[in-house]
Amino acid sequence: MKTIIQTPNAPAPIGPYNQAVLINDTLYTSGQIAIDPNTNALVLDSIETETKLVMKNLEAVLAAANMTFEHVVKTSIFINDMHNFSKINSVYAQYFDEANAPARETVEVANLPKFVNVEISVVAVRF
Ligand SMILES: C=C(N)C(=O)O
Repeated sequence: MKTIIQTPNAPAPIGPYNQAVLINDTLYTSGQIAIDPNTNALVLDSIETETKLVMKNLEAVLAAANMTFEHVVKTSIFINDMHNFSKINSVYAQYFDEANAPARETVEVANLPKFVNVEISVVAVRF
């Protein structure tokens, strides 16, 4: 069964996609960027603040599918500057138990939507 996940607690899509798609017990989220869902404003104060808001937005999308970070099995991180890698890792690590951390890739890209510095998507499985 396919369910489109939508929540006002995460930013509305800024293009032709949904916040997440649930196929049976597997959730595929779109990449989240640091848009505050309450104001629709970008929050790019520091890479740490930006990453926290991205994770908060992902948490809201997961919650809309009755999931938490414990259900996440894979993440994809896109960043525009690999020099931010350790700062992003420090924030990211707060959301996962290290022994059970999801699989992941981190890729430096030339640019990201709205010229943000980090975008993260996840795959989560209900088990
Ligand atoms: C922000 C996005 N996920 C996008 O533009 O695809």
